[in-house]
Amino acid sequence: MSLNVIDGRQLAERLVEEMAEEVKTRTALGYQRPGLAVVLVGEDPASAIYVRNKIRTAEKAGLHSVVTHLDASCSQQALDDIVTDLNERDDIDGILVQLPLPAHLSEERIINLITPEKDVDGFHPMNVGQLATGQAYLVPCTPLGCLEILKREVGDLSGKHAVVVGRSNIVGKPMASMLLQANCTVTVVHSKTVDAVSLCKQADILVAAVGVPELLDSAWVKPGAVVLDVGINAIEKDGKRKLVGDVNFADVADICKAITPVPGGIGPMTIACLIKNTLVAAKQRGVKQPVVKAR
Ligand SMILES: NC(=O)C1=CN([C@@H]2O[C@H](COP(=O)(O)OP(=O)(O)OC[C@H]3O[C@@H](n4cnc5c(N)ncnc54)[C@H](OP(=O)(O)O)[C@@H]3O)[C@@H](O)[C@H]2O)C=CC1
Ligand SMILES: Nc1nc(=O)c2c([nH]1)NC[C@@H]1CN(c3ccc(C(=O)N[C@@H](CCC(=O)O)C(=O)O)cc3)C=[N+]21
Ligand SMILES: [Mg+2]
Repeated sequence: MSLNVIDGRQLAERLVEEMAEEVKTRTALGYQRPGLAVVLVGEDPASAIYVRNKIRTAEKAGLHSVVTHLDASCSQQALDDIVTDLNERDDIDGILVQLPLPAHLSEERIINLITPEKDVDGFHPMNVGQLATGQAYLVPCTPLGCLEILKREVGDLSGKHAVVVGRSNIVGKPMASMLLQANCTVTVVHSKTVDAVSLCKQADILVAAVGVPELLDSAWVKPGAVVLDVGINAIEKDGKRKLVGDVNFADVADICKAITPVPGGIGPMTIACLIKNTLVAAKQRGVKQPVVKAR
């Protein structure tokens, strides 16, 4: 079978270019430039890299961006105050608080505090509920990036058996919701699942979001399946730091129809979808507040 390695980096770049055009058109019409705020707490190096990538991509798309960097020891009140201020700011359409937060801060509290209108992560229970009931507004970026790839690789998803490995609130659960909405038959596999391998082996579409380096090998994959590898795991190999997914790429590549690599697969698509969500939020808010351009 001829292998199709899905180039998430290239696809993401194309999407960002398209969105940059859209931003240009909107600002020319006198709408405010879409604004994205990213809040980073602490010094986790991986988080710092992701935040830098997000801001760089936002700027490529012509967005206005604001980064707030708080000390790892900051109080819940200080973080709450930042989010409350961003909720109220007219120039900000999207708010993302980088997770995980230091242990003394409540993620749940912050997720609930971000106004659902500006919740570009799609983590607020209001947006989760809207996705679950088929009224999606802002949905989580990683599964949205996966769906974008599937639309291109598979086309009509109706009747396909999709197996999602992982049930986190940020990837697995919303992914299952979106696939169900797209008329897939969905199986969700997690750490308590009995015989995960044989369930995965039945998948036409297999999404791995586990956080275990190279857990899924060829025994887990049906010949001809489309495999999306969400995992981002830093490992040591031959004394060097290396990123690998949740799928053993070399082993699975021979039998699947298409696969996303790590890096260069779902990661860049996640960031492109963050920009997309910021545009969705800006349009929703912009209806109410177009800025009249001075002549
Ligand atoms: N590319 C991107 O943009 C993003 C990548 N990621 C990456 O994706 C991966 C998953 O992230 P996230 O969802 O946050 O992870 P979590 O740790 O929150 O969730 C992992 C899930 O996998 C399940 N699981 C763990 N071990 C097994 C196993 N052996 N067999 C079956 N299921 C198992 C867990 O089950 P249980 O619920 O029973 O504990 C849980 O539901 C990570 O590598 C992360 O770095 C995450 C977000 C974005
Ligand atoms: N509020 C919040 N929203 C998130 O969406 C969120 C988060 N917190 N916390 C962490 C996870 C992880 N995540 C990634 C995004 C892009 C890449 C990415 O671009 N990866 C590159 C490689 C980057 C590298 O070299 O390290 C790639 O796969 O090609 C990875 C991971 C978003 N997350
Ligand atoms: Mg998690």
